[in-house]
Amino acid sequence: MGIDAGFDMYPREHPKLPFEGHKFLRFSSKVSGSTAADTKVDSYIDTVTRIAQTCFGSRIKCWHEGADQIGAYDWVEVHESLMSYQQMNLRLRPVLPSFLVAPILSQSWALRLSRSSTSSEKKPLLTVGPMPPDELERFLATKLKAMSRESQRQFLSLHNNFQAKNPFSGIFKTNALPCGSGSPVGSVYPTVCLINHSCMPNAHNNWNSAKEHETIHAIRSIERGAEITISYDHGGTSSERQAFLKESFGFSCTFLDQEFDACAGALVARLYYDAFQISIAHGDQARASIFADRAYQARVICEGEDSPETLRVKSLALKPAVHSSFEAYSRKWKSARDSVPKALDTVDFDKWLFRQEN
Ligand SMILES: C[S@@+](CC[C@H](N)C(=O)[O-])C[C@H]1O[C@@H](n2cnc3c(N)ncnc32)[C@H](O)[C@@H]1O
Repeated sequence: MGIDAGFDMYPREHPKLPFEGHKFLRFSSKVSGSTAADTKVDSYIDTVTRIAQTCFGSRIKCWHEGADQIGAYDWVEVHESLMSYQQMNLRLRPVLPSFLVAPILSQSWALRLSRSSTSSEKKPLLTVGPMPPDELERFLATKLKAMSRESQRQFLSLHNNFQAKNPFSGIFKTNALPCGSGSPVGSVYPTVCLINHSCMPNAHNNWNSAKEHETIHAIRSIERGAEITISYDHGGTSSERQAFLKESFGFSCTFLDQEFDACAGALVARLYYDAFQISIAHGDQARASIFADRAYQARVICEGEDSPETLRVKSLALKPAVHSSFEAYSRKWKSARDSVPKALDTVDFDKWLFRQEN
């Protein structure tokens, strides 16, 4: 047994305390008993109380059971408040319209489709530019403080691979997606950040620079209830991808370890765009317009009709000669855009397209 002493923070709202500060109700300890005598906890409580009084003035209510003083709260309230901190660590299952959030491993969620939908887009919870690691934690704490309770809850319920000492930076590093390929600026989203990686994904994520948010597009049909997956890596062989995932995200992919197949829409778009660039650099507008159109078709699936990159490739299909590389290497394949052969079957058309005529 033993008696307790300490102080309560009263009333509950403490404007100077950081995030979730309203849950901090009581600082206390047993001040009698053998352990208390050994640790001299009394004087420790005195010191912390003086510091708290300097910062919070009359909000500090001291109490000491030995002097028949009781605090501003009863122990039930104090324990309930403590539990609500602990529940944060237990990661509440997020509730998101159109989606089921299902457990995959202990403390790990997956996003499943609950209603028919071909795309999803969400504004970021927060966006952070490049900064030294020691500044990141403070910066995130300030940002979180300014956010609504609901947004704070959404951020704190995201996965954290770096549990140790910097909780906010850990969540950020586990979840942030770059705002554009290779961008040092990253954003965190309540929905998109629940999507797991697969080496054979059924959806594709893309930063839409015009709308300034991430989009998710299904790249093949996803049945209701099925998990939505994207690829966190940028291709390469299976072992290269696994090494990248381990290094950057701290896990080995537990999904199908199959090589990309025809579903890899983003790679197809890139491939056709490369072919466009080669054609246009040698003045071949006819083939360039076909390659740009195919890159456009693949981008629509991965990024949507309104993605700036989709729109750019679409306009290049109509006017390939406006590209800055037009005839940059040679004019040896020079052709007009309207010289695309019309009466060929698919096999012969592809032979023409890939210059396999002979
Ligand atoms: C952005 S979160 C994805 C959602 C996460 N599962 C959750 O519970 O919130 C990224 C983390 O999920 C886990 N994860 C994602 N894809 C995975 C996979 N294919 N295999 C194992 N763990 C995966 C990893 O811990 C990874 O760092």
